[in-house]
Amino acid sequence: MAALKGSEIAEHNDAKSCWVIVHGKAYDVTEFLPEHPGGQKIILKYAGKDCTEEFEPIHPPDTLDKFLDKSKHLGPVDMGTVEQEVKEEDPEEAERLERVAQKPLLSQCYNLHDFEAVARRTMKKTAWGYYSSAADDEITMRENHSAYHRIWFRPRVLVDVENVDISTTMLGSKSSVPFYVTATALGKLGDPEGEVVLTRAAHKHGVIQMIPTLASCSFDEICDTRKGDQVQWLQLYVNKDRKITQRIVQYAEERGCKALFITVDAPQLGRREKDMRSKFTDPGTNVQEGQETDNSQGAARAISSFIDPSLSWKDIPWFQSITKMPIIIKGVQRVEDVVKAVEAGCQGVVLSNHGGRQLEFARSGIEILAETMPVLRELGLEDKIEIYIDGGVRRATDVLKAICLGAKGVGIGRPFLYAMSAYGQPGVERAMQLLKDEMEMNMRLLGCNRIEELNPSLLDTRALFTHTSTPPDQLFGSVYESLATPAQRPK
Ligand SMILES: Cc1cc2c(cc1C)[n+](S(=O)(=O)[O-])c1c(=O)[nH]c(=O)nc-1n2C[C@H](O)[C@H](O)[C@H](O)COP(=O)(O)O
Repeated sequence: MAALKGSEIAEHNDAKSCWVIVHGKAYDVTEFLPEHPGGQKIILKYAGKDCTEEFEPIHPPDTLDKFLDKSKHLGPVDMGTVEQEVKEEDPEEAERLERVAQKPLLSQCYNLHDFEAVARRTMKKTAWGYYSSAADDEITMRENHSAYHRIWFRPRVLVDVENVDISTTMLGSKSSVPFYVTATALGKLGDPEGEVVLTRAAHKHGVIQMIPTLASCSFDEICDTRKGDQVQWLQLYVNKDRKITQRIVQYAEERGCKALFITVDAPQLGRREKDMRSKFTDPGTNVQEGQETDNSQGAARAISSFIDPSLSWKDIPWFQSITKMPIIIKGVQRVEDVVKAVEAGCQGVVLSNHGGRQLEFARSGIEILAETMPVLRELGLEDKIEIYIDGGVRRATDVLKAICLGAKGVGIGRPFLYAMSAYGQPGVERAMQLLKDEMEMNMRLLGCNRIEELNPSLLDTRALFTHTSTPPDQLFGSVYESLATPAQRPK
């Protein structure tokens, strides 16, 4: 088949006939337009053109093979005949590239916050917007971190701590550390290779990786990158079409995933305004003239319309009927639901508010953990289920506090994304090493040799439940002008 010319593609440039180019091949997406989860506008912006750059971070490479009928695959394009978009000089992008060139050496990053600082200055606006954003005023996202600062240690002394072992097991799998790489979508927004960067770093450090449903890489790419007995779990957003969900779950088990984490705190993805603000707004639209602007679709909203809001406890037996993998409910936020998970026969829960990206003013994972464990002990259920938490973990002391309170392990999201976005695989590896070094030192200073010794007596949690130090309401504070300020006083 002779390659198509750019001019032929360019003729199909509207909703009546819409062809696009992805990775040097042409596709007729006319009939697909109304089904696109991200809306029609974003595709029509590239009608008749090459959309690879926009397509790449949001869609796994096998998306078109999987979801676009073969009859719409038009074949190769002679890219020499495709008129390249003349990119006007984008001063913002030029400045960003300047900051990338001047970023600190990786060896100058001493903690996870350092990676965030570099990522914030060097990432593309849309990528930073998507990774860093959280719901509404982002109070819960900040509470996730500040809640740890309401817990103090009660270390033991005169304990022989020459030998310290920070390894553990999670869901029956060995792990070199009691933390794991949690599921975070769209890895290629941060690094052109995407989630496989996390896979390789996780292998190097013996850290378990949770593979996100909404990965930029295909599921097979991530599994194929796994080495030796490296452990991977699957994070699942349940599709309204249960046949698709069944296929995903059973294939994941076939590919060697060791556990299924069903995400339940996102029946609808939260309102993440940084993500929405940084998204594509079609320059041609003008809200003033009443034209609707399509930036209601942050990346999150655009990729999540398939998620089934009707999911409920009554679906758990069905999952148990289609897989042998342990089932963990991710996004549990009250002890009553932990007890329900035990009664439903689940092997674990993740106490999580999705990194503050969902319900604003949901409590932090660590506070829910402190509420949960005493109740499980009272009911004699503490050995019936493994408890994980995530959100706001930025230091090994956060991990140790969670383990002392009874968590089996701790999920870490943004820090590894920022390390990857700023420095690629070496960045993620350094982030993991820094955490390991902090873990070992703090275990020694706590007077403990092994993870199993960590227990609630090593903590003072009296302040944990008192929210006197709610994170500052920065947005409100930055715009609110009280009547006390002269400008506001009635004349
Ligand atoms: C930062 C981040 C988190 C996401 C995430 C994407 C990003 C960029 N995405 S999201 O697009 O739908 O929101 C997922 C996801 O795919 N599935 C999921 O279960 N949790 C998702 N989470 C939540 C994540 O699994 C952890 O709960 C959260 O990241 C923990 O907080 P920290 O980032 O502070 O570690």
